[in-house]
Amino acid sequence: MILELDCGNSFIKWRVLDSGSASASAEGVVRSDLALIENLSALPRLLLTRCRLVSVRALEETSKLVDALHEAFGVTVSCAAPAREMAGVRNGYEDFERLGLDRWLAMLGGFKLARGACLVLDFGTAATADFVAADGEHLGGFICPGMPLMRNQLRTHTRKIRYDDDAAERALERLSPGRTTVEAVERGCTLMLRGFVLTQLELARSYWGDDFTVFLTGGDADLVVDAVPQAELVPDLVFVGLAMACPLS
Ligand SMILES: Nc1ncnc2c1ncn2[C@@H]1O[C@H](COP(=O)(O)OP(=O)(O)OP(=O)(O)O)[C@@H](O)[C@H]1O
Ligand SMILES: CC(C)(CO)[C@@H](O)C(=O)NCCC(=O)O
Ligand SMILES: [K+]
Repeated sequence: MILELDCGNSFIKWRVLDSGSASASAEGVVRSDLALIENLSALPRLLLTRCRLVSVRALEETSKLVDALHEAFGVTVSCAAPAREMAGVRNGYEDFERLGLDRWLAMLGGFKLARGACLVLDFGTAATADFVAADGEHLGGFICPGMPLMRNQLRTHTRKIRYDDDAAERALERLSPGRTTVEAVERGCTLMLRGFVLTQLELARSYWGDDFTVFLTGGDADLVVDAVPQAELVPDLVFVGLAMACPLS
């Protein structure tokens, strides 16, 4: 069994693949290393042979997790590393090592699935857009605050914006102008994300006409999916790229 991990800034997404199979036999989202080890330990008949991981966290933090996994399950962990070029995609950053590895892997996955130009949009702690041309050239991208950051900035920097998660979820059943604080904030931030998406689509069209594929991924992709009917929602896009960057021979 193979353990795959996507360590973002707020959450660790994990899944276990049976060796030789591409589908997950178990998966989850956790906030901490400890919760990850606990959730995995609770799985019946877990026999990990290998582990591959992508992290946008600090090196020391990632090493700690790698050590903890080795300690708990005796498993060797291979970590996705930056590259100038891979699977036909050329990293467009001036300093290729500075490009977030989650973005890089999502692009690798997107380019493979699209077999052509693609726009990759990821909605996590940050919202990101990346442009990959038909010849594999990464043109660069954009980074904005994602839903959790927008919402929390408002909560932190105002005195009268306070509400709980249940109210937030209910507020998003519609997107008409809010008549309560929670509706006004949740719908406003959702519209910011949608505006971001529409701007990226315009830019992609100016480069490639209609000849490109749009991918949506990340925990908050659901918030914008209605705004882009032509997009493909691929929640595991980073994992698609992870398998390409860390093949387990
Ligand atoms: N099961 C879940 N557990 C936690 N968050 C979830 C879940 N499903 C959707 N989400 C949403 O996903 C968002 C987090 O996105 P995601 O997990 O893609 O990225 P992240 O780890 O926070 O950040 P990064 O962009 O660094 O990867 C949260 O805003 C949350 O609303
Ligand atoms: C932008 C995030 C936070 C998105 O998860 C991540 O890809 C990251 O930390 N990137 C490093 C900075 C950059 O990509 O330019
Ligand atoms: K992410």
